[in-house]
Amino acid sequence: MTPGLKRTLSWLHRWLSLLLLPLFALIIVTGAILSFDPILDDLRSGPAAETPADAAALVRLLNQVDPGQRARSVAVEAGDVVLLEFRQQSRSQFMSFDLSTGEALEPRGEQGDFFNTIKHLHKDLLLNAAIVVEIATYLMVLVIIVGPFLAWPRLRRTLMGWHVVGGWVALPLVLMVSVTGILMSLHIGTPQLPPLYPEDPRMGMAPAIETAMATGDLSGVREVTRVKNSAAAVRGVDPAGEAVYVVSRHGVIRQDSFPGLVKSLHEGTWAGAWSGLLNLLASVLLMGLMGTGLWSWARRIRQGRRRSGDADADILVAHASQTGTAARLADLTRQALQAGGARVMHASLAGLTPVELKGFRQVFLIASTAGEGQVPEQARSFLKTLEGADLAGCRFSVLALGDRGYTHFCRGGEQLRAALLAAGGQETLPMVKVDGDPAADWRRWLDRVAALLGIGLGDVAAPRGDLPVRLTLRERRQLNDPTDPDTHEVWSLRFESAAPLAFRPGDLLLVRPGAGEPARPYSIGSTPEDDPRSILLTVALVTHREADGSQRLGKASGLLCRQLKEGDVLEGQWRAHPDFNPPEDPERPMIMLAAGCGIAPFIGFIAEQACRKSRRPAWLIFGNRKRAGDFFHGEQLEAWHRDGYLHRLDAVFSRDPDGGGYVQDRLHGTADTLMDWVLDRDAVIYVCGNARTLGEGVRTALAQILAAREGLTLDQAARRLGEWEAAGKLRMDLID
Ligand SMILES: Cc1cc2nc3c(=O)[nH]c(=O)nc-3n(C[C@H](O)[C@H](O)[C@H](O)COP(=O)(O)O)c2cc1C
Repeated sequence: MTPGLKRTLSWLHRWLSLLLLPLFALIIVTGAILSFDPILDDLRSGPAAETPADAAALVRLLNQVDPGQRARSVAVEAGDVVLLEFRQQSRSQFMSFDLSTGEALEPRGEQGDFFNTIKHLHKDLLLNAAIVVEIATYLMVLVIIVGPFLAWPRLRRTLMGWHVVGGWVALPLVLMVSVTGILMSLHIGTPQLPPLYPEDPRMGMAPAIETAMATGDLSGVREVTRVKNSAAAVRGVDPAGEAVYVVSRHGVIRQDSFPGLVKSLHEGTWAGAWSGLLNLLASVLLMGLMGTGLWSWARRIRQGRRRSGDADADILVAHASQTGTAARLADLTRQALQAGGARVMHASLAGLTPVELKGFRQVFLIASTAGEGQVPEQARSFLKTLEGADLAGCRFSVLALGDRGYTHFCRGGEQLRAALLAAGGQETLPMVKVDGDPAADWRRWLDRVAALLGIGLGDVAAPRGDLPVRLTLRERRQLNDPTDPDTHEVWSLRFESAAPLAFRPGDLLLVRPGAGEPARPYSIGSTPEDDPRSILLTVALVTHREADGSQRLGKASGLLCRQLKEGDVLEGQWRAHPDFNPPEDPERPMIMLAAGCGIAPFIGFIAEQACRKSRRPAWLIFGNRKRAGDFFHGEQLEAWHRDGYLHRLDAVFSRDPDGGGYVQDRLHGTADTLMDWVLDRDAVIYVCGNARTLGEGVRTALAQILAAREGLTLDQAARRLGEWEAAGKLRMDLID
């Protein structure tokens, strides 16, 4: 099936079910109630007679016990018992008689008008709107038929897994009840009737039998039912065998069997209580399918919509952050403005489209700079969509975070500001550029923001800055095979802190190689739950080739990997990075995607699992070049996997024959399981590694997989990824 067709089918399946949900639910629930009718009927009736009753004797009995010919149906049961149904107003009464003596037996109870009302609700919504039910049934059949084209049934213990398998298993049954419903509305497969006129009087049971005896030599009768008031169907035997006579005042039609299969299939009357139960099961399955479908749809929408603040906000504080500082300041800004009485929303640029900005009276943007003067990774697609956007009338101002140690000071904020101006945005406060620790500049900027909005600020919480830490190098171990020139030089460093630290795995250690040099962040791969003084880093040695061909080492990585000796002291800073810590919810599954030294934070994530003896589902896909040369922390990872702290471990190596290629290849290879984790189990995806290779590769692969699974275009899927990023469901810590 082409992706386009699948997308259309998926769209139809989802939106038809959602739009018509109340109508579908009404039809299905009333159908479920009606399926009790044949079940109760079966309980009320005795066993059917083996041999039919003598027709003449039955006529005599009927004339005797029902001289007014009011009975609506007659059934012959074993032991010469005859069951008659009388209808008074809308209540049915059941009475039984002995055929040979004419004696009245135990009455069989009553049935109120409940089923009748439900039947009308089911057929025409009690509004004579049969056509609405008819159209809804067509669309329901369409939704049911489309379902199996969207996914193969595979046993998965997830909501969507049940929905898909349930849909396949239930298919014959639910098609039976819905298609027969349509056939009935089209009068296909329903009994052929002799001529009838509306003014004809009611057809009595005894005259109907007598007519059948006279025209066809009917000798035995099994049952008689009134059809459309002025006709009756008499089932019994004549010299040619089993027969049904449909009798009206204007003619008789003889049939070998009652062609009411469609009706009896729909009503579940073809095998008494059992067929009624089957119909009930079909209704329950349909309700289950609607429930699971609706629930998982709602959950997916929720997953993408986590923004904090007021729903009716007219002020937006947006952030573009690489290591979390801008995100934290933006949240503090929201809190401060809300405390001042403003209605404020805080969101990441990753989950916003340019047009959304126009919906706010004021937009405040806090943006950092990453790489060599770039906007943070999470804001790149926003920046791209700003080209050509029309933001006329959008009022904004920018707080740019940066570090003068870099060549392109605050270039990220500058780029966003320029693009907003080019799109027609109107700057309401001049951009403020921050060098290093932003706390003081942010506080001053906040005062200007409050003045612009005309609100007063109460106590404003001070942002938590980076904390100085004094570390002693205790151990340094090379992780790659130094004899293999195909591998990058990567080291594992264990530091001991002078004081215990309450960090989390995934937090950052900022290392400043010299005065006036910008600090470089390294992910912390240990957990204080193991040892609150121990800080583990995984560091790749960066090398630059100079114009003259000589090699220069990266300053910070050179310091860590080469210059520092065991026992040396390093003065660093610890930066909390809550966006890249393990999920708060201890049950929430996590998927970790790492290439090369991107494994750094995840060593700490899994160590935390092991310390807590947590069985939270955790899945690591690690990619590098050669298993023998650069499977960093391989033995440790395999041990954790064996012990169950790492639920699944996939290691792929691009330069090994049959090594599995790259991380993104493995994503494609396990697309179904991946989407089960992400969509149905609400797993968080963490990505750590190089921005250009791993970051872009994973982003593309996820968009393709999501598009195929959900029937989206690639653009829509990319936007969904943006929403996930904004909601903290997709978290990227990438190095340019
Ligand atoms: C890898 C890296 C690259 C950076 N590149 C620049 C840069 O080119 N220009 C600049 O002014 N600041 C640069 N910075 C500094 C950050 O913009 C600054 O530390 C900011 O406060 C970080 O905010 P964030 O945590 O929200 O990303 C860089 C920081 C890092 C870690």
